[in-house]
Amino acid sequence: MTSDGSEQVRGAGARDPDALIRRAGARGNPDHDQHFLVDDRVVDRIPTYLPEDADRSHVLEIGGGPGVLTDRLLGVADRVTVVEQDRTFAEHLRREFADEVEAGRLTVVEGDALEVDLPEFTACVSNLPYGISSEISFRLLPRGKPLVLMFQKEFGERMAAESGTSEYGRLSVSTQHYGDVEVCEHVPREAFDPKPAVQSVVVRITPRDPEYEVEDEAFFLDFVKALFTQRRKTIRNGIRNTAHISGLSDPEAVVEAADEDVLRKRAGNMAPAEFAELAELAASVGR
Ligand SMILES: C[S@@+](CC[C@H](N)C(=O)[O-])C[C@H]1O[C@@H](n2cnc3c(N)ncnc32)[C@H](O)[C@@H]1O
Repeated sequence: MTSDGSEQVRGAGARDPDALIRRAGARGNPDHDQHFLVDDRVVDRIPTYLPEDADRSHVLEIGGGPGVLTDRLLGVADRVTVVEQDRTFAEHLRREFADEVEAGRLTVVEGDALEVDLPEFTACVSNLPYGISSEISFRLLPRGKPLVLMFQKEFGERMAAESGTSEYGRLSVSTQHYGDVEVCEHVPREAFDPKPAVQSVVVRITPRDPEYEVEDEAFFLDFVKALFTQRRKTIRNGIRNTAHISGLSDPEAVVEAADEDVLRKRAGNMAPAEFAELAELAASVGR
């Protein structure tokens, strides 16, 4: 194994991306979120971004396509489940990896990843269909498992952003509620075929408990969502203007009870722990 682990992932028999696309017998259709990885070096690196101590006994992949990442995941995991919506590619995956399917090491689930029952996976590694980035992420995050996911660049950077930056927003707070978020790699458009219109990033989310406690997680997330709809307003006005989103019945009571320093801030400068403290107060005096 090399120092970055990539040789170990690649192994001697790693399948060639172009050959996989040829054998699948279909090209990617951008209208169906089908941009396939064709740069071996990127594909080889993706599984190495899993945290070192991640349990690799059952890795989930969303959107297998021709199977280039599936192939690498079978090299590092005991078992892989791949969810693929497109029948042509689901059938290709079963054919291409018939031995692994037969051995019970690969399960191909044909269906919409937002609809099918997801298995009890131990980690998820995927080059996601970008059209479902947000919805699938918030299906995966509450499972509390390590995630290594490819996103559109802006989306991944917003997930990882810290308070006080222009990318910081609701997506940052709600993702970081579940884990530590890091951008591992920027991936150019040329790494895919067909080339997407946008650049991409690989993001790692390592699950952990937040550094704060919230009694009602759903209220906390709604409260954050509400305040970011008014990100240019002060928190004071944000609380007053968004009771229909946060569900507060008495926003004025929250404004009266909260610290003046907090009320003067704007959502973009509130750290997740500050949101949590304010949400706890709001839940106790304003609901
Ligand atoms: C960006 S491609 C990635 C393919 C392959 N993993 C790769 O890296 O080359 C996304 C794949 O997700 C599939 N897909 C799109 N929407 C889906 C959905 N809602 N559920 C499951 N798979 C989906 C597409 O058919 C496509 O194969």
